[in-house]
Amino acid sequence: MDIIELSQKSNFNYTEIPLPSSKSESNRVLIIDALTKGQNKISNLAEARDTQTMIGILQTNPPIYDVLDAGTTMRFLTAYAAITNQHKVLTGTPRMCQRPIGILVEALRSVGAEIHYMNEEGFPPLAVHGLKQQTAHQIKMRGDVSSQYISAMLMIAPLLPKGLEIELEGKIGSRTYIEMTLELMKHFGIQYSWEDRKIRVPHQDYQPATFSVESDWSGASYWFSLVACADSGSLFLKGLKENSLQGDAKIVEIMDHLGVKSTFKNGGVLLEKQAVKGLDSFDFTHCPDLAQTVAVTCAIIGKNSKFTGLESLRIKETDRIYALQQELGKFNAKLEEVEPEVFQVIPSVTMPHEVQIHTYDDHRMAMAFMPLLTKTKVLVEDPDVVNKSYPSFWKHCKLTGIQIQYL
Ligand SMILES: O=C(O)C1=C[C@@H](OP(=O)(O)O)[C@@H](O)[C@H](O)C1
Ligand SMILES: C=C(OP(=O)(O)O)C(=O)O
Repeated sequence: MDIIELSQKSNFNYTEIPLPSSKSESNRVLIIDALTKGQNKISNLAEARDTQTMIGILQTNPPIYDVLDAGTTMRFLTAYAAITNQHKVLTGTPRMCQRPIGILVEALRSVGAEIHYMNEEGFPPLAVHGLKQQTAHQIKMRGDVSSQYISAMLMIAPLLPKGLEIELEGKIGSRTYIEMTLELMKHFGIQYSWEDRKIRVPHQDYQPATFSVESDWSGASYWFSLVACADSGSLFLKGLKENSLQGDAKIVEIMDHLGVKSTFKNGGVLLEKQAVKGLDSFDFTHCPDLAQTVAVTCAIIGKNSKFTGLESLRIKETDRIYALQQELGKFNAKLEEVEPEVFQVIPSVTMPHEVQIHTYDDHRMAMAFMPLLTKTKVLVEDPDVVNKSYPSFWKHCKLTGIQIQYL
């Protein structure tokens, strides 16, 4: 297994970080583009493996769609294969085959798709046999497991002859991602309504449009964390907009409490240090991908904070709650469940001379723990894990003067 050593560094001179493009935006516009038969002008697609996998599958249309470990790619392509009436097998890594997909399969079946589980009920691999006739136009979907099922249904909804009305049941998680889907659909000419718990999308055609994918706010979060944890420094993150389609832009507000001042200018955002105001609790219901970044930041800078809205973390690339607990423990910090689904980050009091981070096949574990190098020497196992969303992450670390050595 590859391991890299990140040398300790706590002062950073002004550096510009190019940032990768958003994989969430990219994977949505790729599906919309495929549904409109490629008449759009799309630029700045993500270098992320999740997006490159989507591009490869859409271009070559193989009989087996192997999505590797990409959640959006799996969920969006399942709906795509159904609406385009194709016979396809959808599969992925062993972990992907442990990530539930039953809510989406049920929704697709209820509108008329034929889908079979090839192994365990409720999980990939799937055999999709298309959707010949629409059998329902009003469906109910749980909102508390993954918003990706809802996004997948929404993107194919305009192509259904009777349109679609989805009634969301239970707690709605990752709502900002559903909003991103609808905003992008609107950009490509789709009209919809969302009142209370009902989203209605009439039958209609997508309209060709031009779209440039914004930089990735989830990837930006690690640089906010680096500034928060450093003794001094400033970074300029390129290609970010104040009014983003991405819910993870919430990192601006979160990091304002944790000692990072953000100034939007010249097509990006300047990060500088400011006094830590602190905040007693953070809710990650609508920005789950920020939880690891913020937990590690609080543990390093000594902020004892409550975290809620972490439920969906258990079914992502790994069980992220378990993974965080193990790795925070290596530098004497904790993520303790103090009541059901309420967690407390208890910061580190003594820092070892070196910490080796296991990354659990999860890109965000590698990236979230990078800022620990402001306090000690950090070894990162399987550094290429970052390729899922941010292949140039370590190259960008080097831009800031961080020294990286392969062991
Ligand atoms: O729709 C999307 O692009 C995503 C939705 C979120 O997943 P859940 O809806 O499963 O929380 C998020 O964690 C994931 O990284 C990307
Ligand atoms: C959870 C993630 O992605 P996905 O669910 O698309 O695999 C992520 O990128 O953190």
